Amino acid sequence: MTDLSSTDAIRAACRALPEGDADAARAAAERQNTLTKPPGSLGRLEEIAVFLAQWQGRAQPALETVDILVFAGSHGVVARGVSAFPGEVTQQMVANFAAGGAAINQLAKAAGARLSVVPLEVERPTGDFTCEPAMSNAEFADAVQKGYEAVPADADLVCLGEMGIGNTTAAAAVVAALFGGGGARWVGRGSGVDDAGMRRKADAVDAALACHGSTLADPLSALRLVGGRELAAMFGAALGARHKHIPLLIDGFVCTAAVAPLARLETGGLAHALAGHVSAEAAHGKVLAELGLRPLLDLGMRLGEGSGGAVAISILRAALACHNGMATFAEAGVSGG
Ligand SMILES: O=C(O)c1ccc[n+]([C@@H]2O[C@H](COP(=O)([O-])O)[C@@H](O)[C@H]2O)c1
Ligand SMILES: Cc1cc2nc[nH]c2cc1C
Repeated sequence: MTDLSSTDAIRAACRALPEGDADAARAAAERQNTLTKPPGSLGRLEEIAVFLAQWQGRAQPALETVDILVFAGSHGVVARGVSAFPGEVTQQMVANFAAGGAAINQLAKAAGARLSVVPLEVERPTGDFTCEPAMSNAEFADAVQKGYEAVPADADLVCLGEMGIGNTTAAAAVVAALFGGGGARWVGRGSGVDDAGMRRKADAVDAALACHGSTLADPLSALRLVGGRELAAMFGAALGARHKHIPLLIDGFVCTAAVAPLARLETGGLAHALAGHVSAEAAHGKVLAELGLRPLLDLGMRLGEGSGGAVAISILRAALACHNGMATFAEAGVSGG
C-alpha cells in the first residue's frame, strides 16, 4: 500500500511516478503504419491508440473496463456569494447521481462506462479559504488517499469528474497560485453567476492570495489551502492512476485545476493524461495551454460531473476500434503498404 497519510508521504509518492511503456508505444505506432490507410490519415485517433498502448503497457490496448469517478465536496467560500446555486445542491446532486437522474448517469451509460460517486464529507464544508486554510494537513491527506484508493486496479481507463457548488472559485484560486495572475484572470461564470457574482469571485481569489501569501508557492500546499476535498481526491486519483499504470481522462476546468499540481511538482506528471474537452469556463483553455494539453472536444459544455470526459470516451473507443480491428495491407492484399 502506498503511504499517503501525510503531505510528506504524498510528496514522496509524487516523486516515484512510473513511466509508460515505450516498447508498447513503438509497437503500436508500427502497427498503425501497417493498417490499410495512408500513414497518419487517422490523425489524433492514431495518437490516442499509441498513447493508450504506452500507458496500458500493451501494443493492442483495450477499453473493456472504463471507470468514471465523480468526487463531491462542499466549500466554505460559498458563504461569500460566489455561486448561482446554494451549497445544499451538492448533497442533493449526490442523491440524484445515486438515483440515476443526472447527466453523467446517461453519459456513462452511453459511453459504456462504470460510474462511481465518492462523496467527501459533503455535510461539512471546507474552511473559507479567503481567510483560513480550506483543509488541515490531515483532512487533505485523507481526501488524497480516498481519491487514490477509488481507482480500481483493473481499470483500462479512468475518467475523473466532480460536483461541488463553489468549486470553480476554489479551482480559480488553485490555478492563480500555480500560474500567477490575479482573480480576474481565472474566474468565470461557473454554474451561472452574474457580473456582480464574478466580481465577488475575483475578490475571493485575491483575498485568498493575500491571506496565504508565499505558502501558495508550493503546489501541494496551494491545493490544500485554497482547493477543496473533491479537488484533493481528484489529485489523489490522478496519482493513483499513474501508480496503477492506468491512462487518465480529465474533464473540465475544476478537474484540470485539481490535477495541475502533479505537473507542477514533477515534469511529465500528467503524461498519462488526456484532456477530454475544453469547457466553456473561460480559464480552462488557459490552464490546458499552461499544461501543454490539447483537448479532444470543444462542445461548449460547462457542467462538470466528468461529463466532457465521458463524451470523449467514445473518441477513444473509435481510435481502438480502428487500431485493433482494421486489416493490414498484407492481410487485405492492398498494394502500397
Ligand atoms: O469544470 C468545469 O469546467 C465547470 C464549469 C462550470 C461549472 N462546473 C460545475 O458547477 C459547479 C461549480 O459551479 P459554481 O458556480 O458553484 O462554482 C460544480 O459542481 C462543477 O461541477 C464545472
Ligand atoms: C443542478 C446542478 C448540477 C451540477 N452538476 C455539476 N455541477 C452542477 C451544478 C448544478 C447547479
